[in-house]
Amino acid sequence: MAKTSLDKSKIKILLLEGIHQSAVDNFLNAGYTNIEHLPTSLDEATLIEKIRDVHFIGLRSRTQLNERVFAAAEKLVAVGCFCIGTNQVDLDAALARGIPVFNAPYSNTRSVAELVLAESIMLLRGIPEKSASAHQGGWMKSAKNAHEARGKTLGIVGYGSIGAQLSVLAESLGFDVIYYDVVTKLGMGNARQVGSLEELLARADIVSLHVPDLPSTRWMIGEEQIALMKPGSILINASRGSVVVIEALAEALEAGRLNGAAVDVFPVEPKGNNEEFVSPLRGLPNVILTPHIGGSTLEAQENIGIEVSEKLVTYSDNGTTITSVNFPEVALPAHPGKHRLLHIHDNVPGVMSEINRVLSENDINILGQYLQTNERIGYVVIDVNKDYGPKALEALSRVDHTKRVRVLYSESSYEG
Ligand SMILES: NC(=O)C1=CN([C@@H]2O[C@H](COP(=O)(O)OP(=O)(O)OC[C@H]3O[C@@H](n4cnc5c(N)ncnc54)[C@H](O)[C@@H]3O)[C@@H](O)[C@H]2O)C=CC1
Ligand SMILES: O=C(O)C(=O)COP(=O)(O)O
Repeated sequence: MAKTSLDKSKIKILLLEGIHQSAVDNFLNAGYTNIEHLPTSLDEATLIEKIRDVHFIGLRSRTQLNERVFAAAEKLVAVGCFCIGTNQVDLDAALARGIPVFNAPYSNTRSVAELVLAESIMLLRGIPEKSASAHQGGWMKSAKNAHEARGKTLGIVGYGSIGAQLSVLAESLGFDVIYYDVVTKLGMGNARQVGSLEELLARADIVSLHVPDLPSTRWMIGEEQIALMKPGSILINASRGSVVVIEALAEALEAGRLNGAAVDVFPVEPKGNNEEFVSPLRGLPNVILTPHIGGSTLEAQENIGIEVSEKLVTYSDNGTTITSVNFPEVALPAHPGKHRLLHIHDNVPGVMSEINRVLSENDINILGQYLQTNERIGYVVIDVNKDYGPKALEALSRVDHTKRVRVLYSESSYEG
């Protein structure tokens, strides 16, 4: 075995933000025992210190993995976002270092859709205000501004995994569903796509946002867009805090232009449960404010823990990158009895021939070779007939445009 190989017990895994125990169990079952499991995110300075000797990091929506953190993460092999959104990770910085990033694209979608549906009904009935009043000893028995969901129009912005699931649940309750998406999509049930955001805003009684954080979605709902919404309508945002200009929403609610709102995500969110939540929406009637818990159900978190830890284990053991959000996707068979080499490089001509030259000069025979590229990097997995030793490995690391070389042995041990 080459000197550079690392025993699984030496592979350090850092899990932040209270990732579900199912992930820890999965890592342990796969032989990875060096796990630090923390309940919160870390501030940048602490994270930079901690990440220096970490091989795999797991996080949720709060931890910011920016260029400065990646620059310190010399040993980092892969990132697991135990959530859907990956906007908290600088994907380019990861790619530049040959680090794949994984997420859980489906496991919490149902939880978000259920919450939005429940909030829709609560807001149509003015429940937040009536409940708050009753807690203070009040009695707001009235049908004023209270409506059934049946026959109301729900407008979904972003008809992806969550939007489409919400559409099905909402129709079963009697909502008419329309949606706007930049991609043409087949509607579920009787839901109909509309041609523009403006049309959706003008027609919907409830507008619910389900777009990712992208340059094109940043502040896409501001004063101008809110002005297009029907008087007395409702806005729900459980996507990202960057999608809505929160001051414009607060003004519209204060002016009575909108009848209510439910907001789960904010431009600035507290870093932990002990920090005060500050928002212009605080104290407004018929507004449901939740602390970014759209995906926070035990069911979703358990499934996410399993899903993302499996992806990290499979990448570590096998080199498979299927479903990575930034990396060329390679699905690989197991490699019993063979030595496996992973080479990540800039996608420029000539690298493959150089790799093969090094192998041939070291009398190493190739048993299987799998190459995938994207615009920026090439990822090649090579099964070879024998242990190549530090000399060949060294030569491979020196091939021009190499970002990273890893070795997986047939017994699944590893080189970082
Ligand atoms: N509140 C919470 O706890 C949670 C929030 N989320 C957020 O919800 C977002 C959506 O999740 P999924 O439905 O799973 O994502 P998805 O990627 O399946 O769907 C997003 C949809 O938005 C569309 N889209 C993109 N740009 C658009 C634009 N400018 N205008 C209209 N449509 C546009 C896409 O074409 C796609 O159909 C996530 O990216 C995440 O930020 C996700 C889970 C939990
Ligand atoms: O899945 C997502 O994108 C979410 O926003 C949920 O984030 P969380 O894991 O609850 O911090």
